[in-house]
Amino acid sequence: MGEMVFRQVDLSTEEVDALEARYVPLTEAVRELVAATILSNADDDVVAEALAAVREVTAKLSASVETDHSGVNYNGAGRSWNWGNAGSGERNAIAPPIDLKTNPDGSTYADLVLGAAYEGPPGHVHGGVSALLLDHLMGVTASQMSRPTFTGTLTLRYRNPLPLGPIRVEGRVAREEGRKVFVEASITGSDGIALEADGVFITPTWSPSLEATQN
Ligand SMILES: CCCCCCCCCCCC(=O)SCCNC(=O)CCNC(=O)[C@H](O)C(C)(C)COP(=O)(O)OP(=O)(O)OC[C@H]1O[C@@H](n2cnc3c(N)ncnc32)[C@H](O)[C@@H]1OP(=O)(O)O
Repeated sequence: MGEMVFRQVDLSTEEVDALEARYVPLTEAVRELVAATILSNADDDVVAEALAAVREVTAKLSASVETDHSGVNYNGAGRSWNWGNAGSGERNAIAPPIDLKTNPDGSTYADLVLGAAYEGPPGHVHGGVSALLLDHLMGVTASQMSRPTFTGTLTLRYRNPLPLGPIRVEGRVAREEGRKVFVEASITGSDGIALEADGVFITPTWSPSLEATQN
């Protein structure tokens, strides 16, 4: 198996929150840039100007890049952050803008709006994006944020097309058997229920390796 390291980083929760606050507005602006890139009808000169400006700002940001992935990090207070996560990374403009909430009974939900960057069928959400959202929300639901759970099997039923726009994703643990956690979930859009899913999430026998770093 490839190396899988959860990294303990020597940053206070306040420092982590401050870093997040610094980059989240940038992430949101990049999401708007992605949508504008898809939808723009600008002239050649405007597009050329945008290309030069984006390249310039990317070079400035890249000057301080030290690794090729952000990883899963945590601090001594148990605050964890996974800024590059493809399903939810706070600093990942490609990730859907999901803000997952947990109910007192452990069930979860997220309300979000999917725009032009998530299109598959005309005006509707790409099936792989729905699968990404469900995999992520169901994985977090299984883990209860207290144990690692990996997707073993994910079964999706695409019952109706899901229009772009506001959607709700919901999940709950149906039952557990040993290391297996069975999760059920759904996605509802403006036309009603679009997807139903069930999945088996498994706590591995090995513990993720925890690595302490100076930072
Ligand atoms: C801390 C903060 C956290 C924070 C956590 C945040 C969570 C975010 C989650 C994101 C979700 C992801 O994308 S995770 C990434 C995508 N998934 C992966 O990469 C997983 C790759 N697969 C694996 O690593 C492995 O196959 C595992 C861990 C899934 C299973 O391996 P294993 O543990 O060796 O399994 P094994 O002993 O053979 O079987 C144990 C039991 O599970 C069953 N089983 C085994 N594999 C499967 C399977 N694929 N689907 C169904 N059932 C299975 C067996 O029949 C058996 O049942 P019985 O005989 O006992 O009845």
